[in-house]
Amino acid sequence: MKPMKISEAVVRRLPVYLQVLNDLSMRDVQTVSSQELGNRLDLNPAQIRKDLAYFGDFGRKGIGYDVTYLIEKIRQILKLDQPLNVALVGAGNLGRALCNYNMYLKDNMKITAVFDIHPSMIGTTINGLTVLPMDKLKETILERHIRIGIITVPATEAQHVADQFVEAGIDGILNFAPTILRVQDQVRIHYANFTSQLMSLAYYLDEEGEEGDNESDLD
Ligand SMILES: NC(=O)c1ccc[n+]([C@@H]2O[C@H](COP(=O)([O-])OP(=O)(O)OC[C@H]3O[C@@H](n4cnc5c(N)ncnc54)[C@H](O)[C@@H]3O)[C@@H](O)[C@H]2O)c1
Repeated sequence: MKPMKISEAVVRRLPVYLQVLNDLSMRDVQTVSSQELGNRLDLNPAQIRKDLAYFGDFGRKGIGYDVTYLIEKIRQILKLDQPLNVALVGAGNLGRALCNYNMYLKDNMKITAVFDIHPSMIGTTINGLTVLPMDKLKETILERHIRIGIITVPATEAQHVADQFVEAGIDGILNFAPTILRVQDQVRIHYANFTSQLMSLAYYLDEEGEEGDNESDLD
């Protein structure tokens, strides 16, 4: 069956819906209304209903959505119903922190290989993962069926690492280095930028230090 095309904004909200739904499921909640989801997420219930309509017309008026069914559907759409192996390049401060966080990743996602160029890093172990040299990148990515690469090297090295990922057959890159990467269209890049998030947050601080409006970036 041809996968349905879902807008980027919806894809960005799906992991957030999943988090809330998982939380409800752990508390044995069986159904949830768009209003309740909206309250929890600070999102418009109409927006939520529109997003969830992608999965079929199964929300029942006055009852709501079946939590288990929605979890299953969202996991399928995000392809989290199958193992998602991730490689990380750059075993420095940030790279090590992410590898140490690994055990908390859920839904089949896992950093399964970590690489570095520096001789002092290669062969060391981070949270059970041995840091491999860069000349093992391609074969390891193939052997371990790795689809996503994380970049945590200095900005000046990031493009080179991205090129190596692409050459090794990676489909998606999560880049933490503060630089824009150029890759062929088939490879998707997402950026994680702590500094620019803080900078844009700073804009919303008012002069007197009064509380500002809470705005979700999920709209
Ligand atoms: N996005 C964020 O929120 C965020 C937060 C902190 C840091 N950063 C960025 O993440 C990156 C890493 O920061 P850090 O503090 O961990 O740096 P770090 O210097 O501690 O670690 C960088 C690692 O990359 C390795 N490396 C360098 N060139 C390489 C190459 N060509 N191939 C393989 N490995 C290579 C180094 O040997 C080192 O181990 C930087 O670009 C930094 O600006 C981003």
